[in-house]
Amino acid sequence: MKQKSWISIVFSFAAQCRLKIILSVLCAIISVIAGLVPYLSVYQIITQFIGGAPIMETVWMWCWIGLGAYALRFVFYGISTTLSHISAYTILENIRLSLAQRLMKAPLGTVLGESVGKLKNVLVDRVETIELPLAHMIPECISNLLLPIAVFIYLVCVDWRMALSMLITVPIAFVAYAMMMKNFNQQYADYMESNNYVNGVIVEYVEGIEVIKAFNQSSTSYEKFAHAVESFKDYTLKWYQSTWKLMNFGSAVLPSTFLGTLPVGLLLYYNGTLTPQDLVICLILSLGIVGPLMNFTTYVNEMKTVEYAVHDVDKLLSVSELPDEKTDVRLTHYDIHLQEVAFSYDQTQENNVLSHISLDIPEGKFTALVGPSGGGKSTIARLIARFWDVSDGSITIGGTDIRKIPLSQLADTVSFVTQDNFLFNCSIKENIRLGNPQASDEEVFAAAKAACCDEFILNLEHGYDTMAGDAGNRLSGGEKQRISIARMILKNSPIVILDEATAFTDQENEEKIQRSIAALTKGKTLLVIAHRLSTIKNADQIIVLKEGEVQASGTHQELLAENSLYRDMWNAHIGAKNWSAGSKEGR
Ligand SMILES: Nc1ncnc2c1ncn2[C@@H]1O[C@H](COP(=O)(O)OP(=O)(O)OP(=O)(O)O)[C@@H](O)[C@H]1O
Repeated sequence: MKQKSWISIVFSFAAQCRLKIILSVLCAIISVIAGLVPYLSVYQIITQFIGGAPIMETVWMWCWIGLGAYALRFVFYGISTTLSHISAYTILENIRLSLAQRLMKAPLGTVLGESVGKLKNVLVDRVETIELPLAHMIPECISNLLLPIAVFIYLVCVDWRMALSMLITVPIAFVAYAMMMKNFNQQYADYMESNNYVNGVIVEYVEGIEVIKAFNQSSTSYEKFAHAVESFKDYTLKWYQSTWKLMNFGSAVLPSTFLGTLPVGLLLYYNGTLTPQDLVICLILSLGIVGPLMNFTTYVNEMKTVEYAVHDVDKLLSVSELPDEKTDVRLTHYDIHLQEVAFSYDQTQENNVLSHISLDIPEGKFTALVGPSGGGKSTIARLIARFWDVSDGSITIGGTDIRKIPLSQLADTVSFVTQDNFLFNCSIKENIRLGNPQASDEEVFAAAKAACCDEFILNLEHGYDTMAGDAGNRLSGGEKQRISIARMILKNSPIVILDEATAFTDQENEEKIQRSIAALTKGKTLLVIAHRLSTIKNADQIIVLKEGEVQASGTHQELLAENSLYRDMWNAHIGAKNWSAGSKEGR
């Protein structure tokens, strides 16, 4: 598929500010024209003096016209850049909103699969790099390009030979720049790759600092860090060294318009074919375009920065969406049924992590999923919550395929608590209230009590009003899990999935939470994934999963009698529990 041009991508976000962009460009053009008027004034004043009998009123008039136009140039330039900055920020806002919306509509698994560093890099840093060049490119690029063109046209009107002589340096500089830019695209791509690599290593170094210290890997990790930074420096220096001669040559030659206009002008003057005032104005104007020409060349690099950033944004915006339904369906039952479900994370059949899974999770009953690590338990839970769609087969809730249930309705229907418990940086009370934004304070406190977190929250400095960010570092994994369970209790949805939701909780609290959960989920469809088999032995149904296939199902007693895998897992669990109790007693 042909890649969209970055300009068309940027302008697709500029719908609301098209008028501002047009006005910004118009103001830039007026500013350029106003910028030429002082040259015209100088020309008229020189003409007056060279003529021998200057009329002072005319001289003053041109002085005022020149000054007025000079002031106008800055006023219109100011309006133009203000409008272009507003437009650039509007474009940035639209890009960020579209990215956030796309992330909400993309399969959750795909979003979670991206590294936080990469997402932050695109949403914050890459988008930010677009603003400054965009805000300046719209008016300045146009005026810096238009000014030399306007000067050229003006000079053609004054004397076409002088106009051509002004351009004498352009082909020489062009050849130098063309040689320098020969491999620019590839070199810029390599530069970005090298830049991304060094960013990745830095983020990894900072994020992994705990592990680095714990495993005494500081020197090895530091070496990797230092190597990445050094190789980035080497790469940029090498690139710079390969281009600086041509770049400096081009930058020295391009603005030297005098090289053409001075000898040609003097020659024409001595030949008597150029008046002295025309000579002066041609020399002044040819100097006047030096700055804009130089500015224009710097935009080539900035345009590349924007191009790369825009394509990074576009890549994230092209992540496929989960198909969503618009109208809520009427669900009268909440039993879950998996029919011949197959799933692969990379969409290839040979890497299926689940194959031919058919199982019933009855409404109002407690079902547990157990089995060796990597067997696919969490994958099943995530598929029921529709983090991804199944590769084959179907999942139904109350007889309705979950792909036919709008994602927001599914989110209301299913409470999913995992061991990764994210707390937002608001008060603990508000973190719990996320489960049900309409809940009263009393309901929040009751949910916290049921999840056994009331006691430790009250011990925090500001109790329920403690900011989770401040408390986050002081809360243990188990405490954070209990806050998530309080959220789930408050949400009160008909289907509850707990994926190792109490894994970090100590035994005493776990038993209390289990009792609460059992009481609060009475009549709900409850699916629990747990390694501590003692927590699920009272389940109405236990499903044993191994290597993506259902091995057996039944009650605890039935499985103990009939399934050797479950029996072995149970014996190992009891052994570990006794060992742990014994070692505690022995202390
Ligand atoms: N995001 C992912 N991308 C690719 N493969 C994955 C992903 N998540 C899990 N897997 C793979 O899918 C398989 C099943 O993983 P899953 O987490 O469902 O197992 P599990 O039974 O829940 O394991 P555990 O008890 O250790 O949590 C494993 O081989 C795992 O490596």
